[in-house]
Amino acid sequence: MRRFPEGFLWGCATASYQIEGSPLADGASPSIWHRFSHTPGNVQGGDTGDVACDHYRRWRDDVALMRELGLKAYRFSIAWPRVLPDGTGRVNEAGVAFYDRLVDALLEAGIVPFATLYHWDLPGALQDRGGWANRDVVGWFTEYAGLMFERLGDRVQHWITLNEPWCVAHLGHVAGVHAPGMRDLWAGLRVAHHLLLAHGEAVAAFRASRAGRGRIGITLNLAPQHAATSSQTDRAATDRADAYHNRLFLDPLFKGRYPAVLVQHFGEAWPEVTDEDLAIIRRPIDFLGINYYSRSVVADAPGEGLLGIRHVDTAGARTAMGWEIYPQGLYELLVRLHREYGPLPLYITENGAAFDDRLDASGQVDDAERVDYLHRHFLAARRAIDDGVRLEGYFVWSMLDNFEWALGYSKRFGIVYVDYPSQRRIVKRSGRWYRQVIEANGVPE
Ligand SMILES: OC[C@@H]1[C@@H](O)[C@H](O)[C@@H](O)c2nc(CNc3ccccc3)cn21
Repeated sequence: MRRFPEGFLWGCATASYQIEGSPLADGASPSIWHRFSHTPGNVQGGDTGDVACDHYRRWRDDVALMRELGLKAYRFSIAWPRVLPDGTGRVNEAGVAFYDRLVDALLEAGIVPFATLYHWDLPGALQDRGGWANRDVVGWFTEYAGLMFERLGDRVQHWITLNEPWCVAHLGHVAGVHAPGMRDLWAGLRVAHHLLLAHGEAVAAFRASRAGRGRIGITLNLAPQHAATSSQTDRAATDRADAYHNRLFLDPLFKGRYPAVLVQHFGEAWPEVTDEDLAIIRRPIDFLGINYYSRSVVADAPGEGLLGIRHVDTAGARTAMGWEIYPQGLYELLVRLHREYGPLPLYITENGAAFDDRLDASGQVDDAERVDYLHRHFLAARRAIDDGVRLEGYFVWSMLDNFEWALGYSKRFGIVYVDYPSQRRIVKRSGRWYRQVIEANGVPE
């Protein structure tokens, strides 16, 4: 048995738009994902978050389910449009009350709440004013963050400012496959910069707030980039991929500068960045959240796409998302972060897998593949701890099957199956296995 350190926080992660449903209930306003999913052609099958897992109404039973699973912690996100329907100014007390009740129920169940302030559901009213591409968003986000620190900061001790700024900037503003569906590199690079500025100003607001005794961090989606061959061109291509996918956020946050290779590569499209901006961005944080799913293998492809690279397929087994199952990449990433950007406390704020889960004749889900995926990744994380990495918790994505963005409900990541028509929750084999892992605080070799 490979035991984890005493007090290791085993949990699950979710996000507001993906599980809550009731997007316009009790005074909430439309988010950019409500608009995006209701725009035909954007989401597979025309799916929307209108119902999702109906968590907005079933939250009490879901907390009971978390307790049944033995979770030590639960990472959720707050829907900005519920608490500030106009994005700024008027507070919607019914929206704040939902999170108030949720936090109280988690504490009552002995579960540590981790609150993510932004997991992609920007108020549509702010998108109408330019959204993340408008530098005024820094003030809007700081106001929202300050309100949440004030209202929940006496009970929530762990705060994540942003979930995956790379996805917000690239998928939402360059590739256009996520809300708000923009395809504009110039805007996307400014969105990345504004996200980091907003993060830095929220950190300062946190330190000055009643919540300031707690911990604040940011969650990045990070993936090792491996060169397809040892050729100089493939290595240079891999360096560009690593800079865009990983260092674009790591370097300003922890080194106070953007990767030179990107500034050079993007030329006049690169935003103006001042020393004052960089000082805001690099304000010290208490932990780094890492969302790890897989790695990329990269080859030089002159003139192709944004970076002149292409991703090379590998022979390894894949999840239902087509992502290679590569647990050693988690070990490699954790050790790199510790050595190059640390040593600071780390949490794996998301790791998990989608597989084609089906109910069997007995109405159960025997997701052996997910058990194996998680087992191998837990062992990789444990190896990193042996090498000195200050890993303090692990959140499996996800507790429930849920709305998988542009793929709608076609992908199931949960350790609990959701039968959407009935909204029944059915604990999968992986959920029962995870309960044992938490109880033992360890996994078999
Ligand atoms: O795709 C699974 C989850 C998703 O449901 C979460 O909301 C999000 O935080 C999340 N991030 C990743 C990894 N990053 C990523 C990269 C390319 C496309 C989509 C996500 C996976 N996931």
